[in-house]
Amino acid sequence: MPLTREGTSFAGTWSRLSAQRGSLCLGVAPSASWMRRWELDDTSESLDRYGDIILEAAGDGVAGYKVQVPFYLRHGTAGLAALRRFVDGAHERDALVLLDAKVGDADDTMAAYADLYLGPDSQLGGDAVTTCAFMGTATLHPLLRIAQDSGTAVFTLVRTSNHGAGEVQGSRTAGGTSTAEAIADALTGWHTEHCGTDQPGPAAAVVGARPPESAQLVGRLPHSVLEIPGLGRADRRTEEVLAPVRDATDRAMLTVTTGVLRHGPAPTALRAGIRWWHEEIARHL
Ligand SMILES: O=C(O)c1cc(=O)[nH]c(=O)n1[C@@H]1O[C@H](COP(=O)(O)O)[C@@H](O)[C@H]1O
Repeated sequence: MPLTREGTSFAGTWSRLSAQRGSLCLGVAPSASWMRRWELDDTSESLDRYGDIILEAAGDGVAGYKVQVPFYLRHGTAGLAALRRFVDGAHERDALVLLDAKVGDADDTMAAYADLYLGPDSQLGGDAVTTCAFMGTATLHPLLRIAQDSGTAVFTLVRTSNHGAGEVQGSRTAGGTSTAEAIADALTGWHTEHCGTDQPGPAAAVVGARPPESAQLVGRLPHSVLEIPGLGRADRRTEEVLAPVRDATDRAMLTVTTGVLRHGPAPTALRAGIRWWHEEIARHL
């Protein structure tokens, strides 16, 4: 039985699983450089081995994975098959999968992305997908509707953590609202219109801002599951990254990629890295 499906909600499943296993969401990134570091050939055949190592290390100790989709797609159809295999393996261990593909387009094309990424009937079977609202927040609606119907979620980039993100996301309208704030407000408006306001809905958000902006944006997203990147980065302290979600722990997905993968490829060392991050998060939340 897939974790997300009609009649369930991604937010509800995440809340349940993260209460049992912690809010850590493990990044999965089989890039050429990570494959080299893990002494794996950079081939589609090795993708299965890579995924198996991660699943073996995490066991049933992780509530979710955020998978960097392009690192699979670059291998073509064999990469797609390996990605589907990873998704199925995660579901067997009762973990959710956020497919980080950052899709963004309009109308039917967004629905076509859902056919590939979103929900138990899609090709890849993801529980959630990342998206970008550059073409306008209304272009998210087809994807959000499908997510609501299939019990999945759509993580829209509100404010990312990369250098230079402020160039577009921090630009302000004549009224003084930043692009990031406008996107956050649009997600909250969608929830109010389509879901009521008592439970978190499918319009989730990626918030990689720094204080004080991070807390301000989280405050504008009261009904969204929040993917928070930044843990383990040299320029950010754990306390700083987690402060904005201290009052929203049931909605927080705290993604760590490098901070865990650097312990690989030995599953025991990876497992110790995962345990360390669980403890570090618990210390600060
Ligand atoms: O979508 C993301 O997770 C993401 C959002 C963001 O604001 N910044 C950001 O770096 N990321 C992703 O996080 C990954 C790196 O994660 P760490 O190694 O944990 O820092 C990158 O591959 C990005 O795709």
